[in-house]
Amino acid sequence: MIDLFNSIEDEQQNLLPKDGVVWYYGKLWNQPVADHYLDRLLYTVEWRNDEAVIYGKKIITKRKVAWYGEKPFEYTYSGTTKRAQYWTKELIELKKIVEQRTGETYNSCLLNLYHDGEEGMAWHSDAETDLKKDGAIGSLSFGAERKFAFKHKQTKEKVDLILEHGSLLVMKGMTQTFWLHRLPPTKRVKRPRVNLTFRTIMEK
Ligand SMILES: O=C(O)CCC(=O)C(=O)O
Ligand SMILES: [Fe+2]
Repeated sequence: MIDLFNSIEDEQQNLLPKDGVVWYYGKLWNQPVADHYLDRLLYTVEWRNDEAVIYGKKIITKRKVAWYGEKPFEYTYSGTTKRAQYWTKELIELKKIVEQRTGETYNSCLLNLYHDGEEGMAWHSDAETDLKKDGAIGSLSFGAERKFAFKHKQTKEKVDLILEHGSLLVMKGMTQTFWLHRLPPTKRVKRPRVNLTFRTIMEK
């Protein structure tokens, strides 16, 4: 029987075969609008180099990061603690759009600026204790198209896709428990990319 009442959710196809839910919504904006957001984000966000402690050694990443939220949340990952800045005008606007499209709410956003394809992010899952367990993560991408990959922690199954300019992806359910994800580096990409991951931080 044809389901005349199928919701947006029914039309979304889960990219993961099991143990989590990842939906790719594709581009939310046309090129001029997406270009505008990219410019505004590059210009208005307080970008700084990220610090991480790897095997007890402090390293400074080439990739730049920023962290915003509705309160000055403290967030610890990779051995360093950061405090969120209050939302900018653009981030409030984008948060509302992501909330509407994904049907979830978020109270903070981690932003990454990859200057070119040689900057990426290694395999990880976003399951720090400060984050709401199995909370949805809404991910907006602007700028250079990049490959994004998932790997199942036990079976090592892989799934990958291309994140387009002005596109939205959501990771939810058990995704962070069972799957790793990464942004592989590539020599082919010469242009910058900005990624925003909207998240829910649990208050202490
Ligand atoms: O740049 C991306 O698309 C992913 C970033 C990411 O995984 C993270 O910030 O945790
Ligand atoms: Fe992540």
